[in-house]
Amino acid sequence: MDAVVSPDPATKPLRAALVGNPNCGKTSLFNQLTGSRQKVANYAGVTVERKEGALTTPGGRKIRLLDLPGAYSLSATSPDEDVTRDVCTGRHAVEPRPDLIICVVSATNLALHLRFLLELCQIGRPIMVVLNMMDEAERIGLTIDVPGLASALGLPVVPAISLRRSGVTHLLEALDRPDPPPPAPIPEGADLHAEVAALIGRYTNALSLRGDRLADRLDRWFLHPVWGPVILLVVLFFMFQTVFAWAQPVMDALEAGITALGEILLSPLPQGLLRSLLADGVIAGAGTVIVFLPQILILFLWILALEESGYLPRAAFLLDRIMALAGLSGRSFIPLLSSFACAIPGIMAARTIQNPRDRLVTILIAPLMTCSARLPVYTLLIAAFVPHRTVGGIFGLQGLVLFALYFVAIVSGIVAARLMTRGVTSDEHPLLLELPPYRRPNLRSLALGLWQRAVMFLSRVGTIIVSLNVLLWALSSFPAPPAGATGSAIDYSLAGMIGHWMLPVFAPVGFNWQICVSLIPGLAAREVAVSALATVYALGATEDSAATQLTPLLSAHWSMATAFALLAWYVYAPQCISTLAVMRRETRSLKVVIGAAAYLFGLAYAAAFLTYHATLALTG
Ligand SMILES: Nc1nc2c(ncn2[C@@H]2O[C@H](COP(=O)(O)OP(=O)(O)OP(=O)(O)O)[C@@H](O)[C@H]2O)c(=O)[nH]1
Ligand SMILES: [Mg+2]
Repeated sequence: MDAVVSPDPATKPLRAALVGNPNCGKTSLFNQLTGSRQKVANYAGVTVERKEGALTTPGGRKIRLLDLPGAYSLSATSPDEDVTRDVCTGRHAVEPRPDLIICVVSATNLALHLRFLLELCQIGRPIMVVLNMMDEAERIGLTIDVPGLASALGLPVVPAISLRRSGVTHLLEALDRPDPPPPAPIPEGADLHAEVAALIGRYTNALSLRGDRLADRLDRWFLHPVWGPVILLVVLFFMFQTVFAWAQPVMDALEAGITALGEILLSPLPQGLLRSLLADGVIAGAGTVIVFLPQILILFLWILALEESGYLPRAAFLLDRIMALAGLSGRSFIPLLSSFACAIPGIMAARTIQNPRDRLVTILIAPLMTCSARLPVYTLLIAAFVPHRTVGGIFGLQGLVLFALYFVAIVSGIVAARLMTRGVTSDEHPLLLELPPYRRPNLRSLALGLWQRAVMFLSRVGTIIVSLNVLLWALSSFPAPPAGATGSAIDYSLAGMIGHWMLPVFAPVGFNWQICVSLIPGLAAREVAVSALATVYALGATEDSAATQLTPLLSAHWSMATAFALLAWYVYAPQCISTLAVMRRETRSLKVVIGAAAYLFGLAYAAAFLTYHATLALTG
């Protein structure tokens, strides 16, 4: 439906859509204009679905703004770019055609981005051009004759720096002016490349500029066939060392604080159910998981900094050969890398992959990439069973084991992908991978990103983790033991019974019944396994043990073989219902989900079995 009659501005908001090439700053602009906090990062393909927001201009105009996935052209075929094309051309199932297209163009990459703009001109909608990244243009000495370019294009062109609030004032002013008419279509068969080259030659000094010398120098090292992989390995290695080394003092302080708080809260309470619920359910549940916040934040600090720096796509480029070994292309790298934070955004990011087979295999191996929810399980067991010792004088043994766990998971992912693709390399062209400019991570956005992560983690603790733990507490406390019973109360409870029922299945891999119990709530969120163990052990203990002291308890009760078997289990097990749900949504196939769960459980069981028996044989 075409808006022939101009809508009443007081009631009907203008529908505007942000469209442009990947990584030109659409989402940054969207966040700046609407006050949202959508994910921004320095590589192509961050946004994979449309997001909506609202704003009111200084002149009082109401706008409904749409952030769309970046696209290279309107004829692209990957699922994320389909959304952009369908919305722009009015073929989207639910989203009506926008009243105004705000085409975002990076000033530093005009050759590519203007071409897409010319293509957009063909669809006959009103267009406003935002010339973004003007700060970077200035830094490299690029000057643009903005009025000249605007008149040549026949479109309004507004310079912007979407990192700053002050950088979008011109755009807000422009949005208060009457909408531009749709551009005149470019004649059929016109050479868009030549047109763009002419525009650049005429209205900018780009041709006389030398490229970014610093980027060239950095690339010479980072993309070097030998030094490149060495640097990547060192970066990852250092990352895992810091997870233990930097976090420990803060974790100790947190643990002491939680124990003290627990004592203050519990001391006025008499022995009994309420006290047990608070101590063994709530405090044990929340406390044991909150302690891991510093480690999770350190890991995210690294991920966020790497994302902003522009290094990640280079790593993808380096690993292209390894990806080829697995039968995949470098395109799968970013989705897999996102899975280290959480498999859910990782699986969604696979929408950027055009080839359906590659996309499916990437989705299937994404859960093998170690998500941050496994970190509490890993570090708890490592702290309890791996001595705090240095190796070769500099490397912490604990960090080394953590690195090894991540490494084993990656290798397993590659092997699994190779089996699934039967080693046949995909036809997805690796060179399509775009190398973004290097950028110093902005401290404010790093801090904001960490803050968001902390809030997300704590709200998970406050909601799902505590409620599951309270549920587990109830299952572990009832039914009460019969009069005259001798063992600890939990042995007679429902949870105790379930644990004992499961035991025959898991005894061969070295798990005790307490672990079996903790595996169940761990299905909802992996971290819960840790708090669940705390609850089970706290209730099983005869004295009033502090729940945050799980580490010494485990090293006293478990053999090293059991601990290592559980670590191996967690490397593989599809212990997360939400991941399976997203897999189902993205692949629209229950068969794929069942297949994925089966192969991951099979792997987990086999790995735990082998690890258990190998460790037993080695440790006697
Ligand atoms: N220097 C500078 N950097 C910017 C500006 N706008 C965005 N960025 C950075 O550019 C990168 C990409 O920004 P995004 O907003 O994620 O880009 P996008 O267009 O949404 O990318 P896709 O969702 O992948 O299509 C991030 O590193 C931003 O911090 C700007 O005006 N100046
Ligand atoms: Mg985006």
